[in-house]
Amino acid sequence: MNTEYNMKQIAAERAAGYVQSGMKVGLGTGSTAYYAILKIGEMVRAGLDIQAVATSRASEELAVQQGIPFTPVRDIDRLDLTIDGADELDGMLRLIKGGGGALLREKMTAYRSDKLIIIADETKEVPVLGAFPLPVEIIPFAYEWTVQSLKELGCSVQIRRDREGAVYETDNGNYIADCSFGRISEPEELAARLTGIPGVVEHGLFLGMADQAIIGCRDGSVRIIGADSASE
Ligand SMILES: O=C(CO)[C@H](O)[C@H](O)COP(=O)(O)O
Repeated sequence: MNTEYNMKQIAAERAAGYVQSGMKVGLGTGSTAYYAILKIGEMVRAGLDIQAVATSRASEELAVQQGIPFTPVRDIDRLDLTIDGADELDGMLRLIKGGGGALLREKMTAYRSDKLIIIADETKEVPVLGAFPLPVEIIPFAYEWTVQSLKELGCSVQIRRDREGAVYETDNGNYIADCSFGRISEPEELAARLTGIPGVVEHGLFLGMADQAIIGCRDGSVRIIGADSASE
């Protein structure tokens, strides 16, 4: 049995337990959010009554397949809860997201949510952010200039490519610049500098957004960081 698979599923299913009838729910993207969508789908089929929006086309397709009632974003003002994964998180619930390329829709969804629960396996927890290259969504026009501006912040940059080697395009028609900083000791300062670069649409630093993280551990337990902190 694949241990990592279990860690993700354990965290995701625990988070799905926070979803209640009447809620408006944001569905995250990635291999951990996948398990949350499956579980929520099972709950819907058993009578749970929710409205959902998704953070990517892939998650929307999965949610529809699972029978989760889908609502156009224009018809929803605020969400009660979003459940999403992360590529890295530190003890202050600061995150790197965007490994799946959905960071813009994920951040917009998180921003309009009363509560953001992050689900992850314990390998994602780090003392200092930055070992995972920071995804930055940039517009295609003159992207070489934007890449140069990013390099001037002290990182190396790779424009993300798909499996066929073509430049990867996000659901929004933009590119992803994966920025390797090694260590991000001042994420707030870096976030401000990234936001200041014309051509940057959004970056994958999620600071002050997550309310809680549910971490699936190798031994089958979950650890909760943030509100309702408890280990079991
Ligand atoms: O930010 C994301 C997608 O843009 C994902 O939440 C992040 O990449 C984690 O994915 P996974 O659960 O597959 O490890």
